[in-house]
Amino acid sequence: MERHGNAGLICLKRGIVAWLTGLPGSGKTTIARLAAEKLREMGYRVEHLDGDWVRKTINPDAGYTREERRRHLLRVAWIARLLARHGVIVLCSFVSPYRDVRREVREIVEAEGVPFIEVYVKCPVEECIKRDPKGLYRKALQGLIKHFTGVSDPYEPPENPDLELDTVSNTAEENAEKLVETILARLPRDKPG
Ligand SMILES: Nc1ncnc2c1ncn2[C@@H]1O[C@H](COP(=O)(O)OS(=O)(=O)O)[C@@H](OP(=O)(O)O)[C@H]1O
Ligand SMILES: Nc1ncnc2c1ncn2[C@@H]1O[C@H](COP(=O)(O)OP(=O)(O)O)[C@@H](O)[C@H]1O
Repeated sequence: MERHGNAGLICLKRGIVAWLTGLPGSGKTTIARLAAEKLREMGYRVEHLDGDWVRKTINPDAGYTREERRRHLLRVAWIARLLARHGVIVLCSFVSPYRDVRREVREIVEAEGVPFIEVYVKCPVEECIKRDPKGLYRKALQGLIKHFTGVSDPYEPPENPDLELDTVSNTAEENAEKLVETILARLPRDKPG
């Protein structure tokens, strides 16, 4: 790890990808934002790629069928891989409901020698429906949104996540802290030259 004098910026040779998966409203975006803030304050270079943002900018044509989600997420995996290859800590928050697609995402990232942490943001669908931060569950339950994860489309929870964050028992702040700790513990250590 090299530290450059300017503003205490930490320049890693290689970054890491932390991939947050969970139901809509489970808390992925909130936790990733908090963790990104903490890491930036520590001097790391951080990028947060979030479903809503990527769907507005890079993938405006992405839909919600299984294949459309897959294509969208594999593109994100490649972007995350490129960023992490240049020392950026990349936080990705996507519903990413299918196990096999998450496996493909991991393979893309790890093929570059970049560590990948699968983070399951765990929250029962009943609680997500209560939270309903964007009012989408209400619409989905009225039958107004097709393929809505948790209502009319499946969510396959990770069987063996690297980290599980329960957003009912723990606050967003506590979970962000756990995520930061896990990321720091998994950062590649540069071999002494
Ligand atoms: N049909 C359907 N299913 C799931 N989610 C839907 C859908 N339609 C819109 N939304 C909103 O879009 C966000 C999901 O985008 P993602 O890119 O994370 O989804 S995916 O990974 O491609 O499955 C997701 O955002 P989050 O709530 O932040 O997860 C939803 O608010
Ligand atoms: N422990 C918690 N962790 C994260 N979010 C929480 C928690 N408790 C309540 N919330 C609320 O739940 C909502 C989660 O929304 P968001 O972070 O956008 O989820 P997602 O990105 O998974 O859709 C926010 O309104 C947030 O304030």
